[in-house]
Order: sequence, then structure tokens, then C-alpha cells
Amino acid sequence: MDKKEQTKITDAYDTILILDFGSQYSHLITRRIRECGVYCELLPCTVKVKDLEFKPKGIILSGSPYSNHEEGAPHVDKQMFELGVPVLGICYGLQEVARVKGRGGEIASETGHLVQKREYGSATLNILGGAQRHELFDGFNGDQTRVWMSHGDHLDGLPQGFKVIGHTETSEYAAIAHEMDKVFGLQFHPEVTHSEEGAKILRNFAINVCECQSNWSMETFVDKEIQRIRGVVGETGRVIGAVSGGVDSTVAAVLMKRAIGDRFHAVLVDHGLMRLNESKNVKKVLDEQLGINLTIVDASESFLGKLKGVTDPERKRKIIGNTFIEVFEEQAKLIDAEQSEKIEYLVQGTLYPDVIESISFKGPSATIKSHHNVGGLLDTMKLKLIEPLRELFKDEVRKMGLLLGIPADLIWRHPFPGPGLAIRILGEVTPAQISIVQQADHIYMSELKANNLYNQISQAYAALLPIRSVGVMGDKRTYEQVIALRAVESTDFMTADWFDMPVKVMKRISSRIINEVHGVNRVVYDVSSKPPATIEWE
Ligand SMILES: Nc1ncnc2c1ncn2[C@@H]1O[C@H](COP(=O)(O)OP(=O)(O)OP(=O)(O)O)[C@@H](O)[C@H]1O
Ligand SMILES: O=c1[nH]c(=O)c2[nH+]cn([C@@H]3O[C@H](COP(=O)(O)O)[C@@H](O)[C@H]3O)c2[nH]1
Ligand SMILES: NC(=O)CC[C@H](N)C(=O)O
Ligand SMILES: [Mg+2]
Repeated sequence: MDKKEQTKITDAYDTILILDFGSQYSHLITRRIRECGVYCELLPCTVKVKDLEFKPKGIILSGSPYSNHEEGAPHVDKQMFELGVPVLGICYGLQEVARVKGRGGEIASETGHLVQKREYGSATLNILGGAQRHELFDGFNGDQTRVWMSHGDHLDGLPQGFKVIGHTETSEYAAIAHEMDKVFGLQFHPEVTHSEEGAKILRNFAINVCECQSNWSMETFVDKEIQRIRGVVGETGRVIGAVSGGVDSTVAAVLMKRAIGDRFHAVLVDHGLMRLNESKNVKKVLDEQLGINLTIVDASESFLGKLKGVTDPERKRKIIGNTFIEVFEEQAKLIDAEQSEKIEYLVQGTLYPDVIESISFKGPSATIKSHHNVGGLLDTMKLKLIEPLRELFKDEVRKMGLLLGIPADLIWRHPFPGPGLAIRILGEVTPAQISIVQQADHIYMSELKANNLYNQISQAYAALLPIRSVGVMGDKRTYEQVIALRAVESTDFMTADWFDMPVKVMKRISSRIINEVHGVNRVVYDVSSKPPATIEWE
């Protein structure tokens, strides 16, 4: 994205910079800081001060799976400590603080040997100073608090100029501070909820120590984002947007509508792989209820034609991804032909987790599945991107959607993948197979809603398996296909567990599908977690 084109969100809010050393808890630090009304950004730990696009009001160094002395262990740009802003190191971050600010050699590694010294789990932090305790502990209930430890290495000595402000039975330097330089270190993890008063520490750091204003709220963010979009697009500019009717693109579309009205052109590509009546329903809600200028492009012939005979999951995904691009190119040209001003921008519903994943210092992870990616449009279409949600997590997007007046049932919809039913029909995708899975899925969703289960589940769908099995219906032998029902609970869709579905409901769903959907004589329930399975079957 051409960031220079856009005024930055960090210009509008005091910002805490969180440097990610690869800890599994880094996102939680981000969450905790935002929960205090302070804006923050998570960047890879390898980012250099000279490349920073904003001046942070404070810096937090996260934990890490690495051991600090290990070869290849990531290290912070020492100039971060010369910005004159407070720094807080958490676990590995504390060890980095000691590496940079200490006399050197104080980090003892117990990894590999002396395993008994490793510390995982709950510990009691003794806060020093009584009533004069350090300002990081302002508002604490007493001189002791439960904290969560997860480390193999520890500090062997106190770096010069630092003092101890808290210790545990096993950790002499559990919390340390350099008052003059405003550099702090915690051996425990304040960001996890198991550290009972940990959130207070992060709040105290951001608001008391770094003096950040607590003004980051969804309301102010929406207002500022609308202003920003208007500034970027200008008085007359037109924008095209890929809108699926899913949560992310709907929220992005409503925001765009607020910002530039009908100069925003939403395009839904109907690839023929949508759920039953999906395009019609989306049109009704987006166009009629939310007033979005939405065009539905029926490209099913093209998609289904190209998918003919294809059974390999990755090939299906690539064909669909590429065809999306073609349809968009055509569509942009059509709109251009009608309007005096050419379309310059494309709106995407990119969320923060996508951004974080793509900037990880460890590099992109192995390709498990090629997600259809509208980002691929960039090179060919020469369109510049507007990504109004790229700073937000999914639940923040939902919050924004509710604030923008989007109906709650749309906001709480389960995610639906871009490639649609093609990756839920195992084997070849044909109109007959699409019809079977659409009907089964429709029954499944209706029953989940009727039984008040839909909102307890993060994502549910029916998949059609390419095998046939023998059954008996009305005294006759049948030899038909199998529907697999999937329902998972997940917070970020990176990991998931299968949903404990009430047997009574399963019985009803199974019986309805077998009775009502021709071509199916067996229904199974998928009891695999992710990992090792994934949420979608392909
Ligand atoms: N059928 C479609 N037509 C147009 N754009 C689409 C279509 N399917 C997906 N997209 C684009 O791809 C993006 C990513 O899809 P994704 O499924 O992650 O998000 P979503 O559909 O907006 O929300 P949800 O996660 O709730 O399904 C969408 O935000 C949208 O821009
Ligand atoms: O927009 C999308 N385009 C895709 O190509 C795609 N593939 C998977 N998904 C969704 O991502 C989440 C994780 O899915 P998996 O466990 O199957 O990888 C689940 O929510 C899936 O539905 C996609 N979404
Ligand atoms: N959670 C952490 O940051 C751990 C840091 C380092 N890997 C250790 O074991 O001490
Ligand atoms: Mg979707």
C-alpha cells in the first residue's frame, strides 16, 4: 500500500510501539493497550528506528520463543533506547533490556540444562516499597499479586542503574526499573489474564509513564477514518470495492458510503458458489437496508466453466483467485466507461491479523492453503488500496459495524471463504453438487438458528464428500453421497475446536438432510480440531 498517500492514524493518536519478538502473547499486549483507550501498533522486532513512520510515546518489547544468547535470536535496534521515550521489556524483552542497558553477560540460560530452574505458571509477585511502590503498580490491591511466568532464562544480576521493584520466590529480578531513563523490565507476562492485575501495569505504563492520552475509541476512530478517507479520495474521486456480504467487507462498505456516498461502487462477484439465495439476500440488506451502491456481477458461467473437471483443492483456489481478478478488471473498465472520473482506488477488507502475519520477522509461514487474495489485483489494475480496517481485529470490526448501524444478525454472521462452496465440495464442482450442498447447508443453518446455537458457534457449514455409501430408503437400496457437518469454536480462526453439538439437534439436522436433500443418504459430524485439521476441508 502506498502509505504516503494517506494521512496516518498515528498522526491522530498517541501511539505505543510494540516490538514483536515472536511471542505467542504479542497480540495480547496490543489488545490490553487498546483496551485502555490507547492506540498501539505491533511491528516486527527487527524494525529500525530510521524506518519508523511515526514517533511512539513509549515502546514495549514482547516475549520470544528464542533464548537471548542463541544464534539467530532477534535483537532490538539499540537506537530505540535513544528516542527518549519509556521502554518496557516483557520476559525476553526484559532480557533484551539487560543486553542493551546492562553490563553484559547477566542473562543466564537454563534452557537445556538445569531444567528445574525453568518457570512456567503462576507465581506470587512481592511488590516492594509499600505505599511508595512503583507507579507501574498504581491502583494495586496490595503488596502481593498473582503473575504468570513462562521462561527458561533469567537475569543473573541487576543491570547498572536499575533497581528491583518486585520479586517472586524464584525470580529475584521479576520487576526492575531504571528511573532516570524510564526503562523497565518484567520477567512475568502482564498481558495474560492469569496475571491478575497485569492489565493495570500496562495501563499504568501507557497512561502514567508514557503520558498517552486515552482517546482511542471506536467512535473517534470511525470519525477520523471517515475524514481520512475523504482526504485521500478527494471531492470527486471514485472508488470500487470488493464486497461479499461478509462482515469485513460490509463494514468497510458502510464506512465508505458514509465517507463518499455513491462515489463508492460496491461489487459482489457471484461465482455461483454462494450459499442458497445468498446474492439476493446480500443485495436486499446492502442495497435496500444499508443504501450501498451495489452491483452484483453474475460470473457463475465463467467460474464454473473453468472449474470443470478440476478436483485438486489448490488448483480450485488458484482458478477462483484469478477469475476474481479478471471479473474485477472488467468491472472497473465498465464503471470507468460510464463516469467522467476514472476509478483510482480499490477498497479491501484487510484486517490487522492479515497485516501482522505478512510482516512477521520470521517471514511468511508455509502455504497450507492459497487464500483467494484480492491484493493480487494491485499489479494488474494499477489501483491504489484503501484498507479502512487494516488496524483492527475481527471483534473490533464487529464493534465498528454495530456502531455504524449494521444489523446485528449480519455482524454475527459466520465467516464465509472467498472461494465459497468450491472448497466445501470435495472433488469436482458441478451444478448438481452445488445444489446438494446448498440445500444441506441451508437446513443446517436454519436448525442452528432455530435452536439458538448459531451464535454460540464461530463457524459452521456443510461439506459434500465425493464418496458414496449404501443405504436403505423406503425398502429400496440407495447408493448416495455423504454430507459432513462442521461446527467450530475459535477466537482467531488460527486454532479451533469442534463444537459440542447437542445430540437432539444433530438427530434433527441429520434426519432433515437425508429426507429432504436428494442424493444424500448419510450425514457425519466432523470431530477434528485445528490443528491438526483445518476449518475448511480443502
Ligand atoms: N463473492 C465476492 N465478491 C466480491 N468480493 C469478495 C467476494 N468474496 C470475497 N470477497 C473479497 O475478499 C475479501 C476477503 O474475504 P473474507 O471472506 O475474508 O471477508 P468477508 O467476506 O468480507 O467477511 P467474512 O470474514 O465475514 O466472510 C472480502 O473482504 C471481499 O473484499
Ligand atoms: O476469504 C477467505 N478466502 C479463502 O481462500 C479462505 N480459505 C479459508 N478461509 C477461512 O479462513 C478461516 C481458516 O480456515 P482454514 O482453517 O480452513 O485455513 C476459516 O474461517 C475459513 O473459512 C478463507 N477465507
Ligand atoms: N516468554 C519468553 O519471552 C521467554 C523468553 C526466553 N525464551 C526464555 O525462555 O526465557
Ligand atoms: Mg467472506
